[in-house]
This record gives sequence, C-alpha cells and structure tokens, in this order.
Amino acid sequence: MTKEAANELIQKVHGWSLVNEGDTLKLNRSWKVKTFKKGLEFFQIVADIAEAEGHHPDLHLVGWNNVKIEIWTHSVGGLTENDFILASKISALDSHHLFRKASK
Ligand SMILES: C[C@H](O)[C@H](O)[C@H]1CNC2=NC(N)=NC(=O)C2=N1
Repeated sequence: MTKEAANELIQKVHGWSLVNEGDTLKLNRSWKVKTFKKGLEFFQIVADIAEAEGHHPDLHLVGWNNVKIEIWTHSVGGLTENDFILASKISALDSHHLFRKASK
C-alpha cells in the first residue's frame, strides 16, 4: 500500500508507529518487559497469534528487557492490510502483567 494509505490506517492501531527502513514501510512498536523470561512469554503469545493469522512479525528482545516488534509483508516489500490486522491483535492482548508500567 502507499504511504498515504498507511498514514490513514496507522491511526487505528494504538501505540504503533510507521517507519521507513531502507525504503520499506514497516509497523513498529516497543515495550519494556519486567524480566527477560516475560519477554519470551510475550513472544510465545504473539507467536500463537501469528500462526493463527499465517502472518509473522519480526521479534526483537535486546538488552534483556527491550522488546520491539516490526511487522511488514516480505512478499511485497512493504505494508498490506494483514500487517495492520496483526498489529491490532497484538495490541488487544491482555499482557500488561508482562510489561513495566512506564512502557504501557
Ligand atoms: C506461505 C506463507 O503464507 C508466506 O510465506 C507468509 C508467511 N508469513 C508472512 N508474514 C509476513 N509478515 N510477511 C510475509 O510475507 C509472510 N508470508
């Protein structure tokens, strides 16, 4: 989709940002987790959604408690509606117990 279309849809997925990485549009969101293992727990829940959707995010767990998820569609080298659907399903998770308070 175009940058214009993405700019419209991004407003509907709370907490996510639109980034342009090497000319590829991606969705991006970060959290701070309480512990390293809670980060992995979060990834497991996200993995279950990804498998159910047949759409898979890039998962990063860096510096023990910084989780970043990027979503884009590799096959088109940019964003599709599926990326926004996956992002909103991740945001709808009840996973507050895994995160540090400040990072929401
Ligand atoms: C065959 C299979 O459905 C495809 O390879 C899917 C799997 N999950 C995917 N996930 C994402 N994010 N982008 C893709 O292009 C993609 N392709």
